[in-house]
Amino acid sequence: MKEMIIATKNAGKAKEFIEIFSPMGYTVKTLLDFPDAPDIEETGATFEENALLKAEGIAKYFNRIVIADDSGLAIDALEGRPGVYSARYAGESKDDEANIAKVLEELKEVPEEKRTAHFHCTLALTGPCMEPVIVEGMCDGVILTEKRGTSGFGYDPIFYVPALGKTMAEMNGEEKNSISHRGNAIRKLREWVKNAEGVI
Ligand SMILES: O=P(O)(O)OP(=O)(O)OP(=O)(O)OC[C@H]1O[C@@H](n2cnc3c(O)ncnc32)[C@H](O)[C@@H]1O
Ligand SMILES: [Mg+2]
Repeated sequence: MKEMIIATKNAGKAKEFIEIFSPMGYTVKTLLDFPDAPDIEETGATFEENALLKAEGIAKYFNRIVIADDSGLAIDALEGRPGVYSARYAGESKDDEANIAKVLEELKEVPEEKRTAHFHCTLALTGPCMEPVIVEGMCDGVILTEKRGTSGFGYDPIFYVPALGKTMAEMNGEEKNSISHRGNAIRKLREWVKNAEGVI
């Protein structure tokens, strides 16, 4: 059996990794399956630094190859915020509703044409005796003035993707993965994973 460990405690991300890697024959495990795994502090200033911190810390713990995901929402009118602080934008409790409320409040006076944003995802794959592999994915969208849809996680209900005419929370898993920052990044890593079959 091929098993892949994703160094995340986020159930929303976990679902998306499973949707993409299961059809390739991988059993996907996350840190939700390993409650004793260490908490890695995300002290980096960039998505890449944080993805590497998580991947290296967890790879060391398991002594095997793992993948970590650091991602976030960058809003143009807020000079790229919440960015690397997306998970904890409204406080340490990592509350999706509170994060959305804070963003909507900050954008209250911003007209539709200036509400452009993108989601960013950096993935780091590393393990014992190897140089890390880093890939990135992006997805462009517009921040709505209120929530729409109930799927997904995080900022999905206010992130409208013009290409599909839906918010990310109105998409099913397949639709979101086909255009999302995470889907785009995983597709880049997928080629690497295919070539490394047997190593992972
Ligand atoms: O660090 P791990 O354990 O992976 O889980 P996390 O939720 O803390 O993940 P990050 O540190 O990478 O923070 C990413 C935040 O950005 C937001 N985000 C990332 N990808 C998203 C997506 O696909 N849809 C909606 N929001 C997303 C959401 O608020 C996440 O909590
Ligand atoms: Mg985190």
